[in-house]
Amino acid sequence: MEKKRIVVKIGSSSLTDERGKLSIEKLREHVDALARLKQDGHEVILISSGAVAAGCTSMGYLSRPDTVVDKQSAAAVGQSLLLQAYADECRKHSIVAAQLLLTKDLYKNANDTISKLLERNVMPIINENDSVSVKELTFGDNDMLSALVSGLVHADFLMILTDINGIYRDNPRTNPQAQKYLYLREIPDHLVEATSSAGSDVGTGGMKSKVEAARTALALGVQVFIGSGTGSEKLVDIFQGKGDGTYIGVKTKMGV
Ligand SMILES: Nc1ncnc2c1ncn2[C@@H]1O[C@H](COP(=O)(O)OP(=O)(O)O)[C@@H](O)[C@H]1O
Ligand SMILES: N[C@@H](CCC(=O)OP(=O)(O)O)C(=O)O
Repeated sequence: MEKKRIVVKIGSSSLTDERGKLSIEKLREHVDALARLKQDGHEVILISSGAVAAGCTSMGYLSRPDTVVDKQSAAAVGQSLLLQAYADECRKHSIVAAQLLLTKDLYKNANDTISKLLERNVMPIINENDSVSVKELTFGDNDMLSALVSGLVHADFLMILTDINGIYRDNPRTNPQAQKYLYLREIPDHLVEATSSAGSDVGTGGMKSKVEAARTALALGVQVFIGSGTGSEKLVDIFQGKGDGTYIGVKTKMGV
């Protein structure tokens, strides 16, 4: 099978339980699926949210805090817990994990490091540097960060995993009749305007930031999938065009 460079973005909503706490079971399942993708010979880069959610309990917060300083402090605690959990699960697959904390201004400097890590078969795990950067936490830019990193490393495919199985014409939480898009060749203006930034209780940016990120990734030559899945085969399935979500980009043999 031809080796591809794949960026996988996992949102907070896909890493937490019903009370908003970091779920090691969910994280384990993601790592099992990432390991399967690597087993097929692909280069895999992970963009993971979840630092704020992971730090809330230790900080004594009962739910996701509202103020930026509270979120930053929770992220400072949670990022190390998150990475520890990833490193533990990766080790079970003999995968070495590396942490990169980026900001919008400095993400371009990461290219050489990411290339070296991939060359050594190490899996880069990227998050925003939440405890010192403010804009990202306010606007939910991990979606956009995943698009920018995908362009930077010339990825073939960006898979955005979330708690909903694709882009709908309207937010299914408020409009259960809304229809899903299975495939979009591009992201038209009206879709960005129509999608809502209302998200889950733990996420930031809702579907709007994902659609905007998808548009950026497409402009940078990267195909995109937005959706969900379960089990260790889910990322391989997404790669093979069998994912439960919306595929975006020009149709090729890979994915869409
Ligand atoms: N048009 C839409 N189609 C699908 N989901 C939507 C739409 N508009 C808003 N959403 C919401 O976006 C949420 C996912 O965004 P978010 O909570 O930020 O997730 P994540 O933590 O994965 O980044 C979904 O739970 C859904 O309620
Ligand atoms: N980067 C932060 C928060 C950003 C955020 O909520 O992102 P997402 O869950 O992808 O909408 C974190 O790790 O908690």
